[in-house]
Parts: sequence; structure tokens; C-alpha cells
Amino acid sequence: MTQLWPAPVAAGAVRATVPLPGSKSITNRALVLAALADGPSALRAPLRSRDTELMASALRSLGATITDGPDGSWQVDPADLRGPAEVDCGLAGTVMRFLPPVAALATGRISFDGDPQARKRPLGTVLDALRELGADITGGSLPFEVHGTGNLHGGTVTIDASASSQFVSGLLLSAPRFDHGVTVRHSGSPVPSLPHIEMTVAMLRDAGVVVDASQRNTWRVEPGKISALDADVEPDLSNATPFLAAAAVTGGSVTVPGWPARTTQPGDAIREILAQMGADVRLDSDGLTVTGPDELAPVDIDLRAVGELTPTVAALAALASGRSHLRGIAHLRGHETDRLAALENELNGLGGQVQQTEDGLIIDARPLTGAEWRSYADHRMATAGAILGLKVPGVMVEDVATTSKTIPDFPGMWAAMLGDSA
Ligand SMILES: O=C(O)C1=C[C@@H](OP(=O)(O)O)[C@@H](O)[C@H](O)C1
Ligand SMILES: C=C(OP(=O)(O)O)C(=O)O
Repeated sequence: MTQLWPAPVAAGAVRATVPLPGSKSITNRALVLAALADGPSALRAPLRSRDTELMASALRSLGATITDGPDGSWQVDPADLRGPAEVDCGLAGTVMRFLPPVAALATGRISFDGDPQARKRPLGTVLDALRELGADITGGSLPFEVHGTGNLHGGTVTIDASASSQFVSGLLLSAPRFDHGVTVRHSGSPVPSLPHIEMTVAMLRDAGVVVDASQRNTWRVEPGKISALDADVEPDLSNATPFLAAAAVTGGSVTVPGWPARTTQPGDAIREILAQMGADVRLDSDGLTVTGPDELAPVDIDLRAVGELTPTVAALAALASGRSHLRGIAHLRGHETDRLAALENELNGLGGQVQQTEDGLIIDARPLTGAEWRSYADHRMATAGAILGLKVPGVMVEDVATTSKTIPDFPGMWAAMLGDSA
């Protein structure tokens, strides 16, 4: 039976301070680097959610030791990686794209599978690239098998990464351990989510790896050791966006403590987006504080670099005045679900007026009425439904539990934020 979560309506302006768990993208990169490093690593304040637990389980099954520290940290002891092993990717893009190169560096047979929707996500580009770099792989999408020999030749490979920046990040993260490192060249329509590749490059450099990213669409990683990590994981700024949106749509004020002054996380772009929509946005020693206006202004915006913010921005746009145009996000059709179709269907199901374009969405704000809001196993669809429910009575979010992909207790955090105001 479908489980429906009655999204709470805000009784008034939402006022709260909301601490956020760690970044998914940083945690899963750190786990991969730590498992390939030259000594034991410590990760403080990692995200503990489905995507990161799946990454940790997979690395454990390959031989790494990952243990819980008393303060919620993760200690990672690398080891010689070996199969046979079975990797469950769930619906995590980071697991299905970052781990095949790691598996190619292990010995033995390593089989990969995931959720039914994961089998539809683009992946063949990574597997073909690994074959070109010397790996033995059977299959072109989930499920597939890597037959590791303990090392990989590496070298130069040209790929089309227009469907996902994770194709590039996955190859770069393991590349210091390839015999000849790697040079990845992109050829095709523009690569989405470039800040996520910058995050990969920055984390490799922090671990002492030499990376040349000076030429557009080309990344070179030199072979060499990966130094053990001793790292504090930043709060997840993309997961912060539904909470900040709560302030924006209710004329309230929400503070997220620990917002980094400088970051490679694309979620930082929410500051500019909310300011453009008329919110007051302040970053100071308390963190990031967003205060909503009486009415949000529509936006015309290219989200290619920050596509994972789209469900939040679409919910904001549906509650703003006038027409918004979200562009540059055709690749969202290969995310957890086809997010353009899902947002169009569900917003129109509430009485909205939304249409897909070739590379985005046109959203005309209309008075909305409550109805079932389907999540399509997509955590960010579920949180978008929660944002809408603050202002639209009767929004029933199907499968809110899917938020556990990247947030351990979203309904609890949402209720805590609303306190007496729901
Ligand atoms: O590398 C990462 O951690 C991510 C890269 C992006 O993927 P795409 O480039 O496929 O959009 C982003 O949307 C995803 O949530 C996380
Ligand atoms: C696209 C996303 O996830 P994934 O890492 O599974 O690609 C996301 O979190 O919005």
C-alpha cells in the first residue's frame, strides 16, 4: 500500500535554526579516497544516510575497514582490495559511478546491481572508459561485473560526460592508483554540475594528488599516493535548501549554522537564487540566514551547474508570482527519476501550469490545491512536496521515507523546524 505523509501546513512565518547533517558528495568522495589512501583516515561529521552507508558497505565488502568513532566519525583503514564481492548501489549515482574504477583496482570478481530505477540511469560511458583504460568488465549498465586484476594501466580517454559529471569524477578519484594516472577529455554537449568536478579535483589535491585542470574539458591526474585524510565534512548545502525555502515561502526566517564561507558544494548557489527571488540572504558567524519576502519573484535561470537544486527551485517558482523558466537541465531526465517529467506531472496534479522544454521547465504560478504528490523514489521530489505543503493544504507526499537516501530523518527535522508553527 502506498504510504502517504500529510505535509504540514505552516501556521505562519517559519522561524527556526536547522543544523544539517554532512554532505553526501563530500562524504562519498572522502570514503573512496580513504579506502585507496596510504594510511588510516578520520572523517568527522560524515553523512550517515542510505547513499553513504551503501558506499561504506561496498568498500567494506572489498576489504577496507570502516568503523564508528565515539563522536559519530568514521575511521577508515585501507587494505588490499579484493573480490569476490557484491556491490549494492541502491539508487546512488555516486556509488554506481565512483566504485567501478575502484573495483578494477581490486582482485577478483565484483558484481554490481541496484534498485530497479538505478538500472535505467546512464552508466555505460564509465564502463566503456574503464575498458579503454584496461579493465575487464562484463555488461554495459546495472547489473554488471568487474573482473579486477589488482591494477589498471590508465592513460588517456575521451568521453561524452554530458549526461553526468559523475562519469568524470569517478575516473579521477581512483586515477592516482592507475599505473599511468588518467587524462579524461570531454567531447559533447556541456558537462553538467561542473562544481562537483571541482569538488573532486579539490579533494584529490587536499590528499596530495597532482591534478591539472587548467584546460577546459580536460582533467589530468598523475599517478601517486593518496595521503590519508583527516577531514571535517561540511553540512550538506543542497539538503539545506528545502529548509531555507520554508523561510522563503512563508515570509519567515531560517538559519543553517556552519554554512561554509568558501565551498565547492553547488548548494551554495541557493544564496544567489533566493536573493534573486526577493529573499534577504545573510551569511555571518551564525551561519546562513534566509528571510522571506511577502511574495517571491519568478526567476529565469540556468541551473546546469547546480541541477540537484531543481526540485527545490521548481517548488519555489510554483509558489512565486508569474512565469519562471528553468534552463540547462536536460540531464535531470537521468537522475533518480526523470525529474522534468516528475515535476511537470506533480505540479500540474496540484493545479499548476508547468511544461517541459527540451532542456528545462516553464512554470507559471497558479493557485494550487492539495492532492497526492508522488515521489518516484526520488528524495528531492519528496522534499519539494514538503515545501509546497507548507502553503497548500492537503498535499499528501507519497513515500516520504525515500528522503533517507541523503537525510537520516527528514520528517523529524521538518517537524522540529516547524515547532509550534504547524
Ligand atoms: O558528484 C556528485 O556528488 C554529484 C554530482 C551531480 O550529478 P550529475 O552530474 O549527474 O547531475 C549531482 O547532481 C549529484 O547529486 C551529486
Ligand atoms: C542526482 C542526485 O543524486 P545521485 O548522487 O544519486 O546522482 C541528487 O542527489 O540530486
